[in-house]
Amino acid sequence: MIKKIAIIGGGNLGSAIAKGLKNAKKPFEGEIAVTRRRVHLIKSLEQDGIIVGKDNVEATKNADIVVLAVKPYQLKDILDEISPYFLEKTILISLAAGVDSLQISEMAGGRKGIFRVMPNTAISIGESMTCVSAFQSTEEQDQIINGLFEPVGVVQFIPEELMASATVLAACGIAYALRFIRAATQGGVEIGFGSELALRIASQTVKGAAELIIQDKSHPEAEIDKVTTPRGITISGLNEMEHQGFSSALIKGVLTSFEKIENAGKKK
Ligand SMILES: NC(=O)C1=CN([C@@H]2O[C@H](COP(=O)(O)OP(=O)(O)OC[C@H]3O[C@@H](n4cnc5c(N)ncnc54)[C@H](O)[C@@H]3O)[C@@H](O)[C@H]2O)C=CC1
Ligand SMILES: O=C(O)[C@@H]1CCC=N1
Repeated sequence: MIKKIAIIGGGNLGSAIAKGLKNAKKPFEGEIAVTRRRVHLIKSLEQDGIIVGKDNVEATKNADIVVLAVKPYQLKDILDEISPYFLEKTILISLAAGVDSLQISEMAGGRKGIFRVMPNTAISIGESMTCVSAFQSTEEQDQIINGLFEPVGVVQFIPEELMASATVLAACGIAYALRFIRAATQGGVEIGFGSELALRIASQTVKGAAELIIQDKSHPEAEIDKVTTPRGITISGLNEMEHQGFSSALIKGVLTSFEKIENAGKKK
C-alpha cells in the first residue's frame, strides 16, 4: 500500500497534482509532502491536508513514490540531493517534458522502476488526461501508478517514444482548447451576450461536445452532421472558419509545439 508521496517542486503542476489527489472523489488517504524553496507560496496547500516544506531530503525519506515536478534543467541537482534517501521500493515519477527515462535512471544511479507521467492541469479537478510510460518497471508498480492517477482522470499507458506527442496533445492541449473557448466567447460578445454569459455558454457547449464523443464513442463528423442543417446557418459558419484555416491552424500549431519539444530533446 502507498503510504507516502513526496512531490519535489510545488509549482504549477506539482501543486495541482497534490490538490487533485487529496480532493478526488476517492481521495489518496496517505501522506503527501510537497516541497518548494519559497515555501510560503504553497502554504495554502495545508488546507487540503498536504504537508509543505522546503527540505527535499526530509520529504523523500520513507516515500513510496517520489514525484519530480521541477523544470527539466533542475532534475540533475535534485536527484543528486535526494537519490541517496530512496528506499529499495521507492517508485520514481518524472513530469519533466523531454527528459527520457534512461537519462533519469542514470541521474538516479541506475535505478529501475521509473515512470514518466504527463498529466494536464485539469488534474486539480480530477479531469486529467494522464499519459504514462514505464521504464524497467514491474507489473505491480504499473498497477500502483495506474491506481494512483485513475481517481484524478483518465490514464493511458503509452510507449515512451510517444511521450512528446502526448505532452503536446494532452498537456498543451488544455491551452489550445481554452483559446477556442475564449475566441468563441469573443464572438458571443459581438452577437450580443455579456462576456460572463458568453463564457458560460461557450464553455458548457465545449464540455457537452466532448462528452458526446467520450460517452457515446461517436465520431466528431457524425455529431457535426447532426447540427449542420442543409443550407442552414451552422454549415455556413463552419465553412467560413475552414476557409479561414481553422483546422489547418490547429494542426500547424500542434506540429509547431511538437517540433519545439523534439528540438529541445536534441539540444541536450
Ligand atoms: N503536464 C502539464 O500540463 C505541464 C507540464 N509541465 C512540466 O512539469 C514540470 C514542472 O513545471 P511547472 O510546474 O510549470 O514548473 P514550476 O516552475 O511552476 O514548478 C517547479 C517548482 O519547483 C521548485 N523548485 C525548483 N528547485 C527546487 C528545489 N531544489 N527544491 C524544491 N523545489 C524546487 C520551483 O521553485 C518551482 O516552484 C516541468 O518539467 C514541465 O515540463 C509544466 C506545465 C504544464
Ligand atoms: O509548455 C511547456 O513547455 C510545458 C510542457 C507541457 C505543458 N507545458
